[in-house]
Amino acid sequence: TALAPPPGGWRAVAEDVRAEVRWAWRSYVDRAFGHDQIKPVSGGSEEFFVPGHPMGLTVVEALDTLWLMELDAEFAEGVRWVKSHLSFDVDASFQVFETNIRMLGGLLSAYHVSGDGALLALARDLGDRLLVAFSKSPTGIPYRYVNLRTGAVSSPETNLAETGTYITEFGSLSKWTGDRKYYNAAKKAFKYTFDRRTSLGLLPWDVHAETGAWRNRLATIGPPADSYYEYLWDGWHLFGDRDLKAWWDVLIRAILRYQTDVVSGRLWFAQVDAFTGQRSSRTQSELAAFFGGLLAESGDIARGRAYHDSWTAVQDRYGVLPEGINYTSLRPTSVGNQLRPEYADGAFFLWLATREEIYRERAHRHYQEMKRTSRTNYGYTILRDVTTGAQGDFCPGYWWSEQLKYYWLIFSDSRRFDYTSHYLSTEGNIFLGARR
Ligand SMILES: O=C1NC[C@H](CO)[C@@H](O)[C@@H]1O
Ligand SMILES: [Ca+2]
Repeated sequence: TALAPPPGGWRAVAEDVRAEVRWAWRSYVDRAFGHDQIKPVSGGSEEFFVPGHPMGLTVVEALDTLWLMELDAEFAEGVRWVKSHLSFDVDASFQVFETNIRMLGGLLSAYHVSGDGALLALARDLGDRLLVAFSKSPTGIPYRYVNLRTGAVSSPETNLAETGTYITEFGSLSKWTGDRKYYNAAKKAFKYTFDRRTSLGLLPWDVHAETGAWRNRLATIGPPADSYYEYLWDGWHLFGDRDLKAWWDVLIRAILRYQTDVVSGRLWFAQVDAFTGQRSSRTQSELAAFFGGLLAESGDIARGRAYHDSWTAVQDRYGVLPEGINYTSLRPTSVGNQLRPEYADGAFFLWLATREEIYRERAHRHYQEMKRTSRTNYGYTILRDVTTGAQGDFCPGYWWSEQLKYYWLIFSDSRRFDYTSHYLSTEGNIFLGARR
């Protein structure tokens, strides 16, 4: 059901988003400043990486969003906190994937929008501590965890997304520091798994960092593989690396050939056995909804459009997408929603590729439904059940970095964003296209 542009036009929607962000940021500063996450119903706070050891996750995730929205006082407040409180010299094991896309990406995007060298220095310090997970691995595939102070690594049992979602953060760090070691480590990890693709050109999603052996047989475009494919295209787009483009071409061709699944006229991507191509399930994670935007970015607008249409049928039915569905019935396989951004992510990139109003209308519906169901005392909270509206008491860091930014950029025609030449990471962090 298409929504007509609202009375005040799209800019009015953008102003509404900015007012919501200013209010939610104020609540966070007043009640949880420096903690990783606010608990938006109770007004409490909690940590994401290390229990009892705040890393200011929400501050770091929000910085480039605040800047793009011209909330300059709030941006300065966040940068001041980072410069006076944030240290990575912590004797605890951090998940390499999450620390990279959230903290390294957040610092790099804050540096990109401000030019503040102290933020690049912090990013480089973190990059050096994360690099140990790659350099200590016999295959170059990173361990899942690294102790940021001691360099101790752990959990070689890992997956595609956590071995292949580094090239744009590490590559930007290499570009801005002049040291190629970060880019090279991220690319080496990519090449190792690509070289072990099956005869069908598909990738199982679980891998062992020390032996390099596959630990399962199934291929998916959803988690825990999703951003591996995203970053192959992104690395080509951002750095012009022809190897990454060649690897993307091989893998996307196999995905389209073996995982495409049209049910009741709707396009989905099945999980299949990577060695035989046999379909294993007709379920789909909401996190896969970004893929329509990625297909459009890579030039396949028709399939990107069709895949986002499929997810729109789900949004039309539930208002807020459930975490997972069975796509033969569209019934939920998981009824919550962790304030997920992927549908808005896909709508934003399809709008950038087509400039068709329908994608603004879809993003607007996503925003309206989020306000209707997730707004609470001190910000926005997750849903335990999209069919009843039952809320949790949790606000994930990516909420500050993703859908708020996508809403702002799709509705505001922001003067601080280059709409023709840009790059946003899988966490929504901007590494190209900020206009100071
Ligand atoms: O790539 C990602 N996956 C999970 C989160 C959003 O659902 C977020 O951290 C990021 O978009
Ligand atoms: Ca993502």
